[in-house]
Amino acid sequence: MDISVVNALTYEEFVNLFGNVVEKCPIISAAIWSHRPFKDLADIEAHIMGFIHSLPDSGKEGILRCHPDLAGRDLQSGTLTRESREEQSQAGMTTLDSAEIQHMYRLNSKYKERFGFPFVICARLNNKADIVRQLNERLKNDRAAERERAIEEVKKICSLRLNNIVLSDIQTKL
Ligand SMILES: NC(=O)NC1NC(=O)NC1=O
Repeated sequence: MDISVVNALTYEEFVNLFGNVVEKCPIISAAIWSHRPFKDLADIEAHIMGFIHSLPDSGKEGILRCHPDLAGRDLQSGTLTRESREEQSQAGMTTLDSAEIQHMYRLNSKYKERFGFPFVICARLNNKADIVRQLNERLKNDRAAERERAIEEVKKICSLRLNNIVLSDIQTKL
């Protein structure tokens, strides 16, 4: 990708292209657009991470709350974003049997009850067994540690989505 192409985008085009690198949080790409010109993709990523880090705890938790549950209602009803659907599919969440869906539902509910935000993990970097194991493990954290842990996962998801855009989407969307 030529970064000059990205730097020449209007904010509408920029938000259209990068708006979902953090799930359902286009405000982040809308905010960082004003930092153009970007040096490269890593620079865009650094601005996104900087924005997230500048948020108060309530803002970070708000970002987490924009994420759909793994194997949750949005997946079952076909209302996931394209990115999330691909990620959940890669982690095996789209081929669970009904007992496994129930198990995920119970774990997700327990997690949300404890922390007040949904369990978030980079699905592309974890398989079904990893996800269940980490959900059980992370339930033992305190809220502050878990908030930071979950934001680390958001960053991984964001980084992979950014790379994906550069590799495949930029040609078709521009
Ligand atoms: N809850 C949760 O982790 N959701 C997600 N993870 C991921 O990689 N994509 C998602 O939508």
